[in-house]
Amino acid sequence: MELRNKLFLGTFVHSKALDELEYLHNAAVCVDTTGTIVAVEVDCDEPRAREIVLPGLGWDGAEVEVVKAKEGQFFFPGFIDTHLHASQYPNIGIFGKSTLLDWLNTYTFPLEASLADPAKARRVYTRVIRKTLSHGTTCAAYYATIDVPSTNLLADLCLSHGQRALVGRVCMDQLSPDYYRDASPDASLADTRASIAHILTADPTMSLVRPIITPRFAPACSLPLMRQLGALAHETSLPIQTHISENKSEIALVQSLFPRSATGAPDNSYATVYDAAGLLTDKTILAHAVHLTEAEADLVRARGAKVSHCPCSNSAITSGAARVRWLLDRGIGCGLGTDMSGGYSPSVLEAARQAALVSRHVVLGADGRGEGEEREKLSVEEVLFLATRGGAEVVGLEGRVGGFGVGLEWDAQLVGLGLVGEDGEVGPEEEEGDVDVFGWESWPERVAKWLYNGDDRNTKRVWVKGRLVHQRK
Ligand SMILES: Nc1nc2[nH]cnc2c(=O)[nH]1
Ligand SMILES: [Zn+2]
Repeated sequence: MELRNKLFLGTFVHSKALDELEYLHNAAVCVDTTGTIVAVEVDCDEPRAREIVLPGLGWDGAEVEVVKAKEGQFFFPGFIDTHLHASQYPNIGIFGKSTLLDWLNTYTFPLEASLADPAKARRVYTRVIRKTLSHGTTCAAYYATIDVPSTNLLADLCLSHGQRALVGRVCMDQLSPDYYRDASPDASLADTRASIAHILTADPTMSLVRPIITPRFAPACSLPLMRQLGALAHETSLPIQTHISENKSEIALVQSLFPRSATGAPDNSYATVYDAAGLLTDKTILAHAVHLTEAEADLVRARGAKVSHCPCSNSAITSGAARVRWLLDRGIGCGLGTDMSGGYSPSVLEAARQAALVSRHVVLGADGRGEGEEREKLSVEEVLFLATRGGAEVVGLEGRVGGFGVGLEWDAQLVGLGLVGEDGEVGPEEEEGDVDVFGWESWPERVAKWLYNGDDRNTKRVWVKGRLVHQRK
């Protein structure tokens, strides 16, 4: 599809730092045909852009597509979902009172196994891509299933729908049901290589979609498998995604399955098991990290691995309240994950909202120290940083996406909030939704209202790499 040069006009909001959003009003952002931002000008309306900015770029104004934010609308970077299971999408909201290990056996493995049916996989994966795009997710780190053809299909569908993605074939060779397990470490590795090869053929420059090595979690992977996957990551420089320290029974299981005598590691903590297998790299995404010890955090930090914080999931399946400030204080990069279907929502905005709320319940010590403490609380600015720039760092795309700046790619959403008229009604031109703006709110207040009450009705349009990939009807 032929892309045109584009001129975006209006208000742009993005993260400048962890605790700071920058508001660019009356601004112009120019995006070239490769989807790259080539100019950002403030105090620049359309006439000025046409008179000065476009000629400066050597662009013919008649050829440029102009997209203007209406009053009250703003452009925001696309969300980055650093952890979700595309294959579990049909189960969102279905978790009962389960916790991780029984949830996997009861709800998750049967559904994942059933996606070896290609028609079912196509139906589910198409829907999850469409749904997440409609919520402003421009980039997703997906787990598929152990099945190679359907994992490859997920990557193909991300490409055709235009969603940026990391796509992983799930590796698991032990402790799961017979009907859903890799036959051996070698078989798991061969299937992983096959899926990587497919994805690299589909998108040779990894411009949109890239493979990610995906050992499910230590309990479901033998040490030989983890070692082979660590070696594969070393050989290919590909990223890795897995789960860590989500739930206390899971941690106890890891300690019993991988004693020091087996791994040769200095101890049997979860992080050391991964490290002993070569799976802790600066391209590793660790989901959850709810119960990491101080020593594990040091190790994660030393290896440069990052954390995907999944608050909806941690509340839903009762895993605990991750100490995000504690992780950030230790220099560990964090982003947000919906973790569908441990998490019940496809929305990163919901994950951001829940990150803010859960941070108010963080407990640091056995004495209850920390709960309700101001320092542990994440602000609106901070959770939106995690949803964008923080996420970009977690998936290894910092410097490419996550904000608005020259050289970054245009992964963005146009957000519209309901403007309440003098008569107390929201006009027909305005989108219905739960965010009502009366006009006296400051911009930070509008953004706070969006965070706490916004949903996909506020996500008007979504672009990835300059391409329009979702438009609200
Ligand atoms: N939340 C979550 N945790 C896991 N640990 C291992 N597999 C999974 C999974 O599918 N979801
Ligand atoms: Zn998960």
